[in-house]
Amino acid sequence: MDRVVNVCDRRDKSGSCDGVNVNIAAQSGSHIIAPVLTNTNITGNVQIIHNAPGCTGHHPNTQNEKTKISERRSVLLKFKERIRNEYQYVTEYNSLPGEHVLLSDRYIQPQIIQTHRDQKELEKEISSRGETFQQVRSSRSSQESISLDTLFKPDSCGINRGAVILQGNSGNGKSFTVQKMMMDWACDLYRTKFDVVFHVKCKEVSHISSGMSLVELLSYNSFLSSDEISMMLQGSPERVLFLVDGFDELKYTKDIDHMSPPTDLYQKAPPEVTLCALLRGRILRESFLLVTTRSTAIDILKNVLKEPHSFTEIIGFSEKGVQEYFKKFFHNDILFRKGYEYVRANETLFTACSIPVICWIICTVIQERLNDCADVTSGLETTTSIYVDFLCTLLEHHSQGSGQSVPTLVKSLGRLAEKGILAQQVLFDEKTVHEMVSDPAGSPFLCKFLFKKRIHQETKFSFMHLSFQEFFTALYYLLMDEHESKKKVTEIFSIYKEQGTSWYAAPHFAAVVHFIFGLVNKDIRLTLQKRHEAWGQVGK
Ligand SMILES: Nc1ncnc2c1ncn2[C@@H]1O[C@H](COP(=O)(O)OP(=O)(O)OP(=O)(O)O)[C@@H](O)[C@H]1O
Repeated sequence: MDRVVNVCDRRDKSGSCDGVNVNIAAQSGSHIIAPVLTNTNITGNVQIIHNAPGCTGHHPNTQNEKTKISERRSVLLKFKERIRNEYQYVTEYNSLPGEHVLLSDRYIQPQIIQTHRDQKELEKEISSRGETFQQVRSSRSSQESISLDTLFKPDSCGINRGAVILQGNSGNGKSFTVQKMMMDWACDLYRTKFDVVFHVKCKEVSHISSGMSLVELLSYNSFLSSDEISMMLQGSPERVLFLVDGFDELKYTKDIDHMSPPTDLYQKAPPEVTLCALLRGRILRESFLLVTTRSTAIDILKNVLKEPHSFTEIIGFSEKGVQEYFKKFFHNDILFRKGYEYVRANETLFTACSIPVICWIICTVIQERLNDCADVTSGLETTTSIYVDFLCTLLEHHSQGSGQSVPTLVKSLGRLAEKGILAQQVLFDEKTVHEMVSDPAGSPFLCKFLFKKRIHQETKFSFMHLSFQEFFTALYYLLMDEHESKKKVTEIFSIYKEQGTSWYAAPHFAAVVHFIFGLVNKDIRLTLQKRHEAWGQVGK
């Protein structure tokens, strides 16, 4: 309830007021301190309204207001400085304790597009390599690729979208993009649009077990107290941006829809419910949201996120982006040329380089080899070893642990991959995928697509690229016992013989055979065995 205090300057004997009569009103939860009025010439009724949010009669020049503004400003400055200190560095997967790299020494602008692909376009992109792949990519992104500072510009109809989805496959750079945006804001790059930007990691939210208000959630693992967060949110909500990273990692269940959501900044609820209240616009409706997700959670997110929202997709690096990445990474023109030319000449690796995490793996491996004065170009085995490194990196750093063992997961993905190779198919229907893979949404290797089919939507899955489908098929054969494995490979040779083609004339199968040869390499087998004890059986 609001409180009103009457301050009378002069009272008559009966105790009633005449002369100056001051009303001070404050909203519930705030304090009223009566001002000392001395030597005033005020006549009639003077009403002083406490400057609480939502109150009318707001007078920006009161001392109280000025103090608040300056407190808020200093909290903001402190926050920005802390963000700059922390976000300027990246810890890499192989960083030793205390080792960091500057974000500016790694970050390359990825391609971000605003349209959904149709089925034909997608099939073409997934199955092409080398020059053809680059052509397909550049024809898509040339007119559309957008930069980070334009994500919230009004669309062509002038509609301001309060929320933006940033979809992307695992390792394509969603978290990196969020880190860059936080850093840009802390360096005052979004000054004209946003006063405050908050970073919410869904993975962290999923690990909180107690109920939390939005203010508490934002202060969790940040450098600010709930009071400081609250102070920053007292300004204009339309100048606040939330970067919500990894929606796919949020423990979202249907029950959340049936729980009553918090309606203000301070009401506690299970953390997922509080976050969804923000996403749905139940709290701070006017604020802006950027939500990143893998494609596997897109159908849930589109129903949770407030409208109107827009869709964008991060599709990794362009050809030029890959080149820039190599240049930045090596810092040395000779090393850059050696590394880049090697990758450029390998169609499979060059195609895979559009995935930023693959660029990092390749450059790290090449640098190690160059440092050891080893041959960078030991062909086949290097291509397979990069794919093995990619597999291990995603399993170790980008996997939510769906509860199944690594061999079980790899086998199920391998069976699916093989089915597609035999049928020359890169898109899989939902039913097949659910029959073969126990938790497709939890696997970082699968992508999900929604297509319009007449009056319905159709869901399909794929591997990130055909080359990963081929790689998983090869792994599948090597995970079988020797007898089974030989039988499988002989069967496939005979299928191709029946069709009057030799295996090397069938490109999908040829790539599978290349990966098999690569995987039986002793060093690669040892790598797999070392990194995952459970993988001891690979390539026996
Ligand atoms: N824009 C970029 N510039 C340079 N390197 C990048 C960029 N984006 C990603 N990377 C590299 O790829 C790695 C993986 O990126 P990131 O963690 O952002 O992927 P993600 O899309 O968030 O994956 P996931 O969905 O599995 O969480 C980074 O650690 C970094 O090495």
